[in-house]
Amino acid sequence: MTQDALTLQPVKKVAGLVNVPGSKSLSNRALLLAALAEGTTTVTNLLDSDDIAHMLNALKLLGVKYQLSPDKTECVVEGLAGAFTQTPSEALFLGNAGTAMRPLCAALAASNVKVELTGEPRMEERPIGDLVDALHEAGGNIEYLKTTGYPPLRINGKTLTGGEVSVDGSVSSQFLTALLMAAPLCKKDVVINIKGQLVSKPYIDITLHIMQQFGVVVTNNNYQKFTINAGQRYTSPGRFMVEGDASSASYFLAAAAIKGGKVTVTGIGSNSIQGDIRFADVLEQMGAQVEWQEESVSVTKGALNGVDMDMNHIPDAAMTIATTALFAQSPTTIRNVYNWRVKETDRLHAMATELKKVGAEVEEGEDYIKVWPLSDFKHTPIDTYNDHRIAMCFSLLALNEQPVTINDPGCTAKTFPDFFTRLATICKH
Ligand SMILES: O=C(O)C1=C[C@@H](OP(=O)(O)O)[C@@H](O)[C@H](O)C1
Ligand SMILES: C=C(OP(=O)(O)O)C(=O)O
Repeated sequence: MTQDALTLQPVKKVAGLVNVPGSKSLSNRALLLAALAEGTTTVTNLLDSDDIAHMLNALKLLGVKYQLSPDKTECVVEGLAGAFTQTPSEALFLGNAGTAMRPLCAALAASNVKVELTGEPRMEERPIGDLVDALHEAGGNIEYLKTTGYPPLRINGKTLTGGEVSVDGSVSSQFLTALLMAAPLCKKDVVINIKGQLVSKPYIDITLHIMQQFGVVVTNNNYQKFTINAGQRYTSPGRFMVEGDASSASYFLAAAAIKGGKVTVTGIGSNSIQGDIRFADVLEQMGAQVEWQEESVSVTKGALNGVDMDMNHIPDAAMTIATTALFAQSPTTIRNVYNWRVKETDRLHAMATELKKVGAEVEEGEDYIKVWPLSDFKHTPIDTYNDHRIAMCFSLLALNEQPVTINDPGCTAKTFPDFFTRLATICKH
């Protein structure tokens, strides 16, 4: 259901402290591994958002017992000590959550269940064929219910046995993440060879880190070959604390870089295991001042210059650079982001379209976007394409002299339901 448009009034200054909710990537990984682990896991600082709700609903239908705190940020999960065993009474609807669809697809292929995975219309356009091909190589039995290569899927489980497989890494790192997380459920050793350029690599580090927290060792041969020896089992670490979401932090840090005073984001800092924390380095390179603490990061305004950078390592936070670029003194080129085209929407085209609407000069390439600084903003409603990040990164336009109107602001519920409320706490009008 779409919400009424939201108009943000021009902001004179930003300053203060803002805490970001838990990481989406870590929340959904932690829930899945807690479900498969031996023992009970208390997941704390869990993100409460649509993507996590889809994972939780799926786990419930698969017979996983858990208790969610009233504010939904703590979840005590009773692990199954192995693969899923309960065939759900209905299809698992996973919205548009890539971090639910891809990992569940692989884990269910290794489980003794028959299950359908469905999603929103956009999910039916988001590729999954490279993962399904790799799962078939390892013995999986997965059928496409509509279009070959895309959800919805039917999984006839328990056939995944392991062995040596290859997976194309050039469309989404989530395919490799899914294979890695399902590997300990297989009878045989699993060896995964990467074909093509592995995109969004830091998300693989998140996967390896959390698997290790749950007691599984993966041998990583230079991100080209991964080996998971058979006989390993997930074991609960007892408690698992989800760190704040680094991609969600990007909007507040960018606001400080554009407008100043000083904004401190808490819940995430120099110890973060999320690749998107490197967004702050890009701001620094553009001219902002960045201070690191172990559990927070602060940014102060600088005279911003454009940058020309490969941002494949920060695919989500890089969108925030595209709107920050409007406030710089020279053009910015964001390179090697072809996979923006297969996310919540075709993000390269959508970003270029909306940036042009506000009056910016933009060049949209096959795998890059170049954005020129803008002095004369046009107040025109921003279409958000059911993409939370478009809504959030265009909210930065309120740091100009004009108001900004965001259509369907409720789409931030995918990862950050109270984004606009938290943004307001650092804005002075
Ligand atoms: O593994 C993850 O948690 C994610 C990986 C990235 O996707 P791709 O690997 O498809 O780029 C990222 O964009 C997404 O928001 C979360
Ligand atoms: C690409 C994203 O989501 P997903 O996990 O659905 O891939 C995102 O959150 O920007």
